[in-house]
Amino acid sequence: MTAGTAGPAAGAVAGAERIDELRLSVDALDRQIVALLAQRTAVVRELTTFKKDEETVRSPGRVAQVIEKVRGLAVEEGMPPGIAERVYRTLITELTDLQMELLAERRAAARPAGTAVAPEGTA
Ligand SMILES: O=C(O)C(=O)C[C@]1(C(=O)O)C=C[C@H](O)C=C1
Repeated sequence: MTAGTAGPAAGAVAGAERIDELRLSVDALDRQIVALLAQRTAVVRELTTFKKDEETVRSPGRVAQVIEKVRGLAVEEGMPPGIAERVYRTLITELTDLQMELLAERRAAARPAGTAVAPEGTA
């Protein structure tokens, strides 16, 4: 085959080029997604400053609402809703852990000096 003639090898090159192009699109989208996740995390951090107990941090009713909402949005946007649900469940679990840490830090800072809480099982 003469150089430049389209054949199976040319198809493989075109395929590899397209993969590179599409990976650039994925990279650009990841930049936007992480920027949005950082914004969302900042909002949740602020929200946490108004929470006073573990029950409000966990808010199972709100979690159910968010999951239903993102499943619906996924369907509207043409992606499998189960993927959106699992991504959000992971995100919310991580943000709940973060909120529990922030709550514990705030409580520790509010306690008078020398009144540290005894570790579980030692009281
Ligand atoms: O809505 C809240 O209260 C949040 O803390 C935000 C958020 C979420 O990431 O959507 C996180 C943890 C749960 O408490 C519920 C929802």
